[in-house]
Amino acid sequence: MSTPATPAVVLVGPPGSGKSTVGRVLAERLGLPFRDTDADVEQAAGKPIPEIFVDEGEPHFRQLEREAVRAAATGYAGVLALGGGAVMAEETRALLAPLPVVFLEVALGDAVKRVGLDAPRPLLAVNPRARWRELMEARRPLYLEVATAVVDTEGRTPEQVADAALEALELKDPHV
Ligand SMILES: Nc1ncnc2c1ncn2[C@@H]1O[C@H](COP(=O)(O)OP(=O)(O)O)[C@@H](O)[C@H]1O
Ligand SMILES: O=C(O)C1=C[C@@H](OP(=O)(O)O)[C@@H](O)[C@H](O)C1
Ligand SMILES: [Mg+2]
Repeated sequence: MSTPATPAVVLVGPPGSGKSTVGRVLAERLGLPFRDTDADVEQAAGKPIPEIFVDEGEPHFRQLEREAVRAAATGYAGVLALGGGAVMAEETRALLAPLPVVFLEVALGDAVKRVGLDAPRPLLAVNPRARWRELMEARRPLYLEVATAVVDTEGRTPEQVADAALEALELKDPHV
């Protein structure tokens, strides 16, 4: 029996850390496909994330997110970006444990600036600075728990972040 495919790299981190953007660059660098659990959830629900939050609520979004992570973590061999809150699920953290996971770090100011210019995040719709800080306080230990490598995105372009991620993973590779 063949071993099931697992992701080559998984990106975690808070909203605005650049997971979706850097993931695409990494996939290009590695010549692998790119997948984003947020896009998988939107496809499964047939609507954008803000509408899922309004129509069915966050618990339903989290359920679809757990299913998207499970499918990708156990049957996909490319680069995978998770949504910022995916690591809150214990099942997801267990699935990530054996995988090469990069935690993208970003400071509050940069993150809020970045998401302000981007697609809406329902959890940051009101008072984004305070909300982002709260989310990060609760999640930082979980990002660290699942991380194989931590990469600071401050002052780096997405291309530079992707290179730093590759380097960090290679340094951590016991076979190199
Ligand atoms: N290293 C970076 N420097 C500057 N802007 C960035 C960087 N990484 C991502 N961005 C921008 O920040 C916004 C959010 O990035 P995104 O990849 O969606 O983050 P995440 O998926 O972690 O929430 C996008 O507009 C993206 O172009
Ligand atoms: O932090 C969160 O809980 C969320 C982050 C978003 O993804 P990004 O981290 O890619 O912005 C998206 O999954 C949803 O809006 C919820
Ligand atoms: Mg994203």
